[in-house]
Amino acid sequence: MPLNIRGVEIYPQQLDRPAQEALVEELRAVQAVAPLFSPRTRGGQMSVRMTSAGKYGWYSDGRGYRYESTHPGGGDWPAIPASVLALWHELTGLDRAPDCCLVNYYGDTARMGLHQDRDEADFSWPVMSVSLGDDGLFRIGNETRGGKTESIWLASGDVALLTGPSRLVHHGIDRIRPGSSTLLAKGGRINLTCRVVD
Ligand SMILES: O=C(O)CCC(=O)C(=O)O
Ligand SMILES: [Fe+2]
Repeated sequence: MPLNIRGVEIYPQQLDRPAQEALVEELRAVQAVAPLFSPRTRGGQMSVRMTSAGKYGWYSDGRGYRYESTHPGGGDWPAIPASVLALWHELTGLDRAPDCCLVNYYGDTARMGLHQDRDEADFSWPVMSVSLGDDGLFRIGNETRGGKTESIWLASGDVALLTGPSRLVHHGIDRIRPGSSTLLAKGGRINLTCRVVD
């Protein structure tokens, strides 16, 4: 049974250490094809670096947020790792695969402000988020801006599902806890976010 925090389903330690290590290897292959980049937003440079796998990649620049079918350096996005697809089908119970697996990399001082995931066409599909590496302080708010929030430390191997009424809740990462995990040789935190886009 997952934890339920403001409708977000949290599966603590869904991936054991060997599964996390195998996934990090798969992500190394993704980054070799599609290197991390630092997106710009209207508010400035993001502190999180990112890339994507799948049919689309999430992208942002001075023109706003959107999905793109190619990497900013040119070329298709690599395929979503098989283990991530298997986890998606297992936890969501869906036959439909996600169109995008966003790969977020948080260095020691990176954060992500409160936001909704709403660049997709149909919000009835869930969003699946996988944490790897250092702990991240995940803040969960409401569908509307403002109001009460609750925070939970997400550890390496934890998976969160934004599903049903929690699909559009505001959420963000206030900070990570540098040095809290030995999974990533260079430290930091990786978060994978899988979404159906079309
Ligand atoms: O890093 C996280 O756990 C959340 C990432 C996120 O919310 C996003 O990429 O939209
Ligand atoms: Fe998000």
